[in-house]
Amino acid sequence: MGASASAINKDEIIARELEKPADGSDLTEETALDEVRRLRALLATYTTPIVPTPSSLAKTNGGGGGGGGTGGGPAPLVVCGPSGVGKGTLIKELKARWEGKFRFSVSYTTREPREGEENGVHYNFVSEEEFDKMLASDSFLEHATVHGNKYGTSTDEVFSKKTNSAILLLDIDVEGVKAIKAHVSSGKMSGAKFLFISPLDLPSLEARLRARGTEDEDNVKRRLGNAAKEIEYGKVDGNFDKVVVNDDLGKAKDEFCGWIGGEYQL
Ligand SMILES: Nc1ncnc2c1ncn2[C@@H]1O[C@H](COP(=O)(O)OP(=O)(O)OP(=O)(O)O)[C@@H](O)[C@H]1O
Repeated sequence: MGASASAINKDEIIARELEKPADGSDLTEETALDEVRRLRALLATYTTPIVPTPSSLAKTNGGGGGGGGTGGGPAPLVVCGPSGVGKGTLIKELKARWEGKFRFSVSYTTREPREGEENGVHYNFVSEEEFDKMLASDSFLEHATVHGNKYGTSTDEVFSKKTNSAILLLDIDVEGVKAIKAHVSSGKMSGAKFLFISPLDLPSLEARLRARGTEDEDNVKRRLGNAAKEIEYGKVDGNFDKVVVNDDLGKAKDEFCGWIGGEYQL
C-alpha cells in the first residue's frame, strides 16, 4: 500500500476514457461532458476506501452446492475483480484447501504469456487469427477485449460433461460476468455464483500491480483505469453474491474460502 494519488495522471485517464464512445454510440459533446462528470466523480473517490455492501447480495443461483450448474453439475463459480487484486492468489489457496474439487476454466487469450505461465494450464494462448476464427464459429460463451487483449471462455469448456463432478471456476472480467448473467437469465445456463474481489482502495491496487512487476507503465495505467470502472460495477447492490476485500491476505483467504465452502457445502 502507500502509493500516492498523484501517481496516476487523472487527465490521462479522462482523456483515454473519452476516446471510447459512450454506450457504443458516437461521442457527442453532451455525452462527452456526461462522461467527464462521471469520471470526475469517480476519481474524487480515488483515495476513499472501498466498502463492500455485504447485505446486498442478491442470489443469482439456486443456492446450495448441488444443482443449478452445467449439465446437472454444481453451479459454476464466477470470480471477478480488477487486475492485480489477487484473484490468482486466492484461487490458488482455494485449490490447495480443496484439492480436486474445482476445475479451472482455461480461457483463451491473445495476450503474451507471463513468466511461468503454461499454455493450456493458465490460459490457452492463441494468435489473433486463431481467436477470431473461434469467434466466427461461435465457440465462445463469453468474450471481451480487456487491456487491449482478447479473452474468451469456450462454450465447450463450460458445458463439458467433465463439469458434472468438479465445480467449474471461471476467472473473468466484468463484461464476462454480464454475459454469464445473460445466459443465466435466458436459461442457457441454469445458475452460477458470482464473487467479486475488491482492493481496499485504488492506491493499494496500484502498489500491488507495480510490486508484481509484470506490467510496463502503460499497462499499469490502463489496468488502473479499467479497475475504477470494474470496482464501480462490483459495488452495485445485487451484481455479486459476495464481495471480498483483499487487504490482509490471511483474512481475505479465510473469507474467500469460507464463503465458497459454505455455499458449496464443502
Ligand atoms: N492481500 C494482499 N496483500 C499484498 N499482496 C497481495 C495480496 N493479494 C495478492 N497480492 C499480490 O498481488 C499481486 C497480484 O496478485 P494476483 O496475480 O493474484 O492478481 P490477479 O487478480 O490474479 O491479477 P491478474 O488479473 O492481472 O492476473 C501478486 O504479486 C500477489 O502476490
